[in-house]
Amino acid sequence: MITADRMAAVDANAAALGIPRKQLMESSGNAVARVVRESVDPGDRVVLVCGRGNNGGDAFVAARFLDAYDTETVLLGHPERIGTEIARENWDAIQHAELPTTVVGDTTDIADLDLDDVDLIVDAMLGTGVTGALREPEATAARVINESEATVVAVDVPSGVDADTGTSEGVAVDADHVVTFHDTKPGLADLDAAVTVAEIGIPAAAERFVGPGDLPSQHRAAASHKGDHGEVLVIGGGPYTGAPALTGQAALRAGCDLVHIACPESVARDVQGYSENLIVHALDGERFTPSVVEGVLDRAVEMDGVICGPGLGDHAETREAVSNFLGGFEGRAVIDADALGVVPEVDTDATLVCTPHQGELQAMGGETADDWEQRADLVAEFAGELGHTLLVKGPYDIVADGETTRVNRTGTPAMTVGGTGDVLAGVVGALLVATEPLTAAAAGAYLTGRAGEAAADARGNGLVATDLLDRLSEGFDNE
Ligand SMILES: NC(=O)C1=CN([C@@H]2O[C@H](COP(=O)(O)OP(=O)(O)OC[C@H]3O[C@@H](n4cnc5c(N)ncnc54)[C@H](O)[C@@H]3O)[C@@H](O)[C@H]2O)[C@@H](O)CC1
Ligand SMILES: [K+]
Repeated sequence: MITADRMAAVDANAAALGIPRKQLMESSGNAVARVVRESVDPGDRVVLVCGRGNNGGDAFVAARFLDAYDTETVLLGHPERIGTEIARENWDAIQHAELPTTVVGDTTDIADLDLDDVDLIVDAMLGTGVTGALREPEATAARVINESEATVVAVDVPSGVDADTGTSEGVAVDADHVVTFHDTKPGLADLDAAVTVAEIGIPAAAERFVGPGDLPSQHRAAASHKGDHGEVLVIGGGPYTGAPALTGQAALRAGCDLVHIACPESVARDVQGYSENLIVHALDGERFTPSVVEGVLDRAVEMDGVICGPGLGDHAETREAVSNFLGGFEGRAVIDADALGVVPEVDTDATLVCTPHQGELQAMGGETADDWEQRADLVAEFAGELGHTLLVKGPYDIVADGETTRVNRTGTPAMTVGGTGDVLAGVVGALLVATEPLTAAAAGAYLTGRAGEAAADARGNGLVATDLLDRLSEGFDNE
């Protein structure tokens, strides 16, 4: 079962793997034609009623696979208004091939469509791109289709039906058979129609490996205000100063509006000195201790998210402070470095994304394996036991929440240099503001790896963590 949003992500990931959408459309059209051939006899009359999106594009392809039938491809609306390049190319192809086509411009023409002696209608008006009730001329076309005696085969989803919910806000096509692609859609479960799920050549890798389709949209409303895109708090520093500064800057580079750093006063000036973009709050003492937790909690509840761990060190008092903090915190947090060891023992209502490397994972009580597929299974199981999302770093990063597992392949061995983990924690923290934990972790690993690859192109094995900061935006380019 796959939702429309996830399908779009998988489709983008397939394109990044070198399987362009036009190729998928060819397979989709072929699959539709196969069901048509199974349903009616050669020579029978088949009318394909097509919209101007990719759902229609699938049917333009199908028409080419139906030479043995008396076909007519009906386009609703003007060819100039075909909305996608690949649908347009397939429309042009059937024109050049001189297959029978009809363009119906308005509602009257559609009402006049003679479907009396038609044996099968392919409904390719709208698929997953539908929003709201069918507009004209599609609404009238749906009524005409529903009045016909012909067998109706719907492409992907009956037009007018929401693929995620199965509901329709107005008239919808009443299909006898639905040919849907790659995986079934939640909205098809309760329909009174046969459903065929057609493989269209999307490899499992497009689902399993993180790709550009998993990245959050970069669109922002023009009327956005400061803080709309996230305000996060980094709890870190003490024995180390650079780590929380790297994390905070990475969160900013990943799109966060405001980043606060709560760090011991002994290092506050140093941390501020790294970047004027950070808002630094000094905590009493030389390390994070239970006595300052209440104040930090008060600040944390005002934030969209927290990143806890970078540079905190592993003093017993600091561990106790982390434990107290997590015990009282109910929001979303990324947990990294020395804070990780506290997670298995703590009782918390917070939603956590833990970012251990394999050694830290084992220290938490998890298991690892050399083979990445085996490792993925072990991490998934441990995430389920823990009740939190895990991002286990390695040549293949494993992201799991116990239900879903994703694997990230971006990155380079040059990233073994210190500080890259702090960058990753910041990126995931920024994404966690607006995205679900699993997606934030997956996309964060992908983006940080891409930044590392770009930095290594320029610096080779001499790359340092700060190089990644400058490259983070490059990962958002959906190549
Ligand atoms: N990976 C994928 O997602 C694949 C998708 N494919 C096909 O692509 C389809 C999705 O294509 P698109 O995203 O182009 O979307 P659709 O073709 O479903 O619909 C987009 C068009 O519908 C119009 N529209 C939206 N709501 C409307 C309404 N209420 N009344 C009238 N018109 C309305 C839009 O203006 C746009 O022109 C899938 O359903 C499937 O058939 C396949 O080609 C293969 C792979
Ligand atoms: K359809």
